[in-house]
Amino acid sequence: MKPTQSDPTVQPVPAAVVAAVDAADTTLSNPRWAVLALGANLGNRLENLQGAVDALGDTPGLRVKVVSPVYETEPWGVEPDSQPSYLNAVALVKTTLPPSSLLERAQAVEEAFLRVRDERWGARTLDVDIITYADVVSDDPVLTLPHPRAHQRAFVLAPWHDADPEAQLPGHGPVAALLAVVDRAGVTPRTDLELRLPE
Ligand SMILES: Nc1ncnc2c1ncn2[C@@H]1O[C@H](COP(=O)(O)OP(=O)(O)OP(=O)(O)O)[C@@H](O)[C@H]1O
Ligand SMILES: Nc1nc2c(c(=O)[nH]1)N=C(CO)CN2
Repeated sequence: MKPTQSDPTVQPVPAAVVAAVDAADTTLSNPRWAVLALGANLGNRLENLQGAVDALGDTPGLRVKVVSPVYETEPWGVEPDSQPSYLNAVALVKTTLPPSSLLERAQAVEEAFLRVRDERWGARTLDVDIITYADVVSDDPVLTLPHPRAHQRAFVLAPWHDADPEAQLPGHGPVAALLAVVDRAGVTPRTDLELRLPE
């Protein structure tokens, strides 16, 4: 039988749908590197960071490849002595998740650690920020890439540089150069502490 115009099998697939499916296929067959910053200043901070690494490692489509050394850091962006100090670290991951799904997963991991969102830069059991996703640049407020304040934060740059001395922050250049000019006061390696890669 000759197909008619109303036969759904002959409806052209809209170009936007083709583009979205192609993009998803590319992501699936082509894992991307992403850099995640981990922070905790409430509860058992090291356990929270390790729990985040393990939970991220349990995510389908995500492998944690490198975990950085751990740093003890003075709270940034708030009144001195208004919060406990943080433990910070960075995880380098390879993922087939698109950026939006990676953010969803990062937020689900934060929620699992009973993170409460009240004031800006408030103390927290766990923070998981996406610092970079491949070389994607986006000013979407829901997911800004690279993270808009990463270049100013020694608590991100120092562990990231340890984990990957050649790292580049898209739009800002080598992490080593950023680290050379940023204020590193109050950012101290905790060589007595260590994060493990997920088994
Ligand atoms: N690169 C990013 N990583 C994580 N969240 C982001 C990013 N870009 C935008 N956001 C958005 O920022 C919102 C607030 O995130 P969050 O509460 O973790 O901020 P914060 O950690 O307190 O502060 P900061 O963003 O300065 O690190 C999130 O709901 C998320 O949608
Ligand atoms: N030292 C330190 N300061 C912060 C941190 C953090 O992880 N470490 N996170 C913040 C919001 O993301 C705000 N301030």
